[in-house]
Amino acid sequence: MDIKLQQVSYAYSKGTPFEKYALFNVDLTIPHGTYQAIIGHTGSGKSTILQHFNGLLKPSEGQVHIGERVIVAGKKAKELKPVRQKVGIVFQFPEHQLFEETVLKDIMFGPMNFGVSEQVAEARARELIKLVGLPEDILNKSPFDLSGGQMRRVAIAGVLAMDPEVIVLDEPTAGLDPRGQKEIMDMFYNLHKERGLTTILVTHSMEDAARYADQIAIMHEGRCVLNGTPHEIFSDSDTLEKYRLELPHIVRFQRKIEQLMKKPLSKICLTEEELAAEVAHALREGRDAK
Ligand SMILES: Nc1ncnc2c1ncn2[C@@H]1O[C@H](COP(=O)(O)OP(=O)(O)OP(=O)(O)O)[C@@H](O)[C@H]1O
Repeated sequence: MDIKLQQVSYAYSKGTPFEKYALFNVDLTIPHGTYQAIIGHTGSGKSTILQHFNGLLKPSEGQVHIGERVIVAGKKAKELKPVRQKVGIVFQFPEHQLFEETVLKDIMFGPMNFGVSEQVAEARARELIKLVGLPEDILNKSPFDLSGGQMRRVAIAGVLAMDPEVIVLDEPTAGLDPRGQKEIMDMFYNLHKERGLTTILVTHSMEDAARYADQIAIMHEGRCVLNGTPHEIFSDSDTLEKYRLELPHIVRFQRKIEQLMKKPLSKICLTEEELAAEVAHALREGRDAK
């Protein structure tokens, strides 16, 4: 299921004295199965664009294509129900939306609300609780007796229980410790790889964008100013500087090595393995030239 934004503009409080445009003519295509990161400074329009991916917001102008469906201004909420099922959003602090008496009921709530049988919903909950790294016996506990990290995982299982084709992540690891952050990000990456789940990550973290994404879009003052592979994006230092975006740690480290070696490596490296291989190659070349 491809997602395509065509000339999307969005105004909050449109037609009132408080009208405020937050998106301007955004064009963005996310092909099925892509891991797309969206980065940008505070106020650049990331949360606003995110809510267009499942019809929570409808464009003021332009069109949003979600698979076969087209969302335009004035589309009725009822028509958007199938889209909401296919596109799951993990909001920041999703644990704030837990409300059932037990973890099991909470995970089953979404799918049952969309007509999935109790038996299938329970089977999904039992599978997903393991996938998010929690023991099965936690299903009988109250979500409110869990730690913050455990609650986050339960909430994520609840979104996955809808069996979405696309998952949208809004800074999904905010407030977790570094280990928990990595575990959750790796879990989403594995889901993307193993199940071909289209994944859209909205983040401030250049590290996560560099490490996980196939494509990175840069938002700036409501416009999508660049979209490309991590190698393309992080090679374009002029654009990054123009929008005051930092390079990921690994690229900054590469720049230091290049200064010491007094020559650039042949490409931007986004993993330690890539960097080690490039440095070894450059050293070999240097030796051969002598
Ligand atoms: N409910 C609203 N009413 C009016 N203006 C809004 C509303 N929500 C956001 N905005 C404005 O729209 C613009 C884009 O906001 P948005 O929240 O999409 O940015 P963001 O990139 O997600 O920021 P952050 O990284 O801080 O979450 C900002 O200027 C913001 O003030």
